[in-house]
Amino acid sequence: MMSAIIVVKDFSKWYGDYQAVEKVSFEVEEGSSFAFLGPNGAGKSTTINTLCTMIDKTSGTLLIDGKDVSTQKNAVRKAIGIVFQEPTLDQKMTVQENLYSHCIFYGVPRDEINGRTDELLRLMDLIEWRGQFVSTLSGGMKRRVEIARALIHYPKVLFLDEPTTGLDPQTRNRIWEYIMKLQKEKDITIFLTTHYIEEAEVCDRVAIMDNGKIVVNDTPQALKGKYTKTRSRLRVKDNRKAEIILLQQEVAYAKKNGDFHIEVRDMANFIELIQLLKEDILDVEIMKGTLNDVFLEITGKQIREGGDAR
Ligand SMILES: Nc1ncnc2c1ncn2[C@@H]1O[C@H](COP(=O)(O)OP(=O)(O)OP(=O)(O)O)[C@@H](O)[C@H]1O
Repeated sequence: MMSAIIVVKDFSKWYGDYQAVEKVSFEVEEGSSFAFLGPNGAGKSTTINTLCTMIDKTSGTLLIDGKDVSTQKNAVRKAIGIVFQEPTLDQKMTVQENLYSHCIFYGVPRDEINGRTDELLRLMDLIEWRGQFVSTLSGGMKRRVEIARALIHYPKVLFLDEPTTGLDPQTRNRIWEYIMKLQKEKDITIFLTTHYIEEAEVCDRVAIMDNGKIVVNDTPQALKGKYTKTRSRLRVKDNRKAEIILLQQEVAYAKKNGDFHIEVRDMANFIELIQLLKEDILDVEIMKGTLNDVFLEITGKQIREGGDAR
């Protein structure tokens, strides 16, 4: 049976007389990956910072692993690992020393420190670099050290706040592979914010926040089904003949650069249309809606709009 490891109910946050989060409710299933998206200023950081016990709620209930983030801060902190956008490693220490100091901070039993360090450095492909000073590592490796460090006290939930921002696409892909491996192997719950839609695409659920409220919360597939259209571009030999068939079939179309653009509402009808046109067809393209389209439809903004500092 799946159960909710994060429970947020009627959460509101005011900064003075400005309401940043308005009665937000959602749950995250244990062992799942949850992408938390929204335009700048939507209230994402406020929600994450409250869940991570760094700021206090104004009202509502926020629980992690059954513990209240306001009244059981220490228990919540033990249950979570955090990787923020801003690097927080000690550059003047080695990889291993960074993990060690985290173990001490979290009270990991001394006889378990070496075993856990080895396990996580192996998982993140960092074992040969254990004695290296962090300052000498590449951006992608530093990020992997941060992830390993965030997991050393065996948290149940890992918060990743834009974990790949600032990294090149190849490194981003690798980090993402590690995150997915982690989720599988350690059955950890991943709570992710990102400006890269392809990272949200592979999560179990996607919630989109806008103006302090959660507007949608569903699987990527369901969101695409509900908020996007499938379109097709057709190129035919005889435009006149095609136009007659499209009219007979009552299919609305637009013509652009000699191509017909239509919306595919029903696949069976579309295939029927293609069969009617088949002698004349030169090219067919089917364009599925993307999560980007969902984001744009819901928020009116591009996900990367101003979100990427570089
Ligand atoms: N300490 C604060 N005092 C006053 N207003 C704040 C404070 N922190 C955030 N806000 C405001 O609350 C709103 C939500 O901010 P928040 O940082 O949670 O948004 P966000 O979705 O994380 O945006 P971003 O993607 O830019 O980080 C914004 O309008 C912001 O200006």
